[in-house]
Amino acid sequence: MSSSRFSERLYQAAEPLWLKCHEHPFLTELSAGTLSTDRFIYYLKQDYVYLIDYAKLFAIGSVKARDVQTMAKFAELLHNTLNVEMELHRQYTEKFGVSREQLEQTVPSPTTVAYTKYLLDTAAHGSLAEVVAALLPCMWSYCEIGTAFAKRPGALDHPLYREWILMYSSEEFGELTEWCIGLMDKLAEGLPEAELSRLEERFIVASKLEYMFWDMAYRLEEWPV
Ligand SMILES: Cc1ncc(CO)c(N)n1
Repeated sequence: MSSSRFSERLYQAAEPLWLKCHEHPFLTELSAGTLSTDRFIYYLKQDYVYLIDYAKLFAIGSVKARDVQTMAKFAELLHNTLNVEMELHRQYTEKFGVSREQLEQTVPSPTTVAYTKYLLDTAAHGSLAEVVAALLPCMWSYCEIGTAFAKRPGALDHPLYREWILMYSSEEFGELTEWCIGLMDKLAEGLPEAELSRLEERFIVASKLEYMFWDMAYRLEEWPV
């Protein structure tokens, strides 16, 4: 029995990438309350279409689960994404006159396409462990960012960004993330090194795509042609 958890190995492997996210101007400006609203709205629209595909990973997790308890937890994650997290996006964008239909019709940017299709490819061809490894950086890194920002003096005073920080620092989001981390550890138990490094690769690529997502929003990325 190995004494260290597989999730710790993943965390250590991804830490330099996650630090780069924390230092990205999109996030430093969001926590300081200085992020321009056009960048934030662009992000919310892209994130909304991202979440539509991301939510499907939870549905597929439910299908691939080997026991009812895991199946139910994935159903809860699916529900939470569609009705809690995406509701935040709907309420935010409504304030700026973007309708629900417009939100759903957002044309995914190149980076959004890369990220969502990477996740869906994992869902279509990977094991349950690979699905969890690919979706974990999303939840875990947002949980870390939300929790860190909630502690920053003044960050929750901003009228626009307060709700976003509250969502990702919430106890509910933290508990769901902890559950996914625990599931990753359970699924990795006893796997050969070749399998573990495949999982690590999924986790690292998803972490790189997380960084690219922040950067895409800051640059207001468009299709070049
Ligand atoms: C791109 C991205 N990653 C992670 C999350 C957290 O669910 C999100 N909303 N968007």
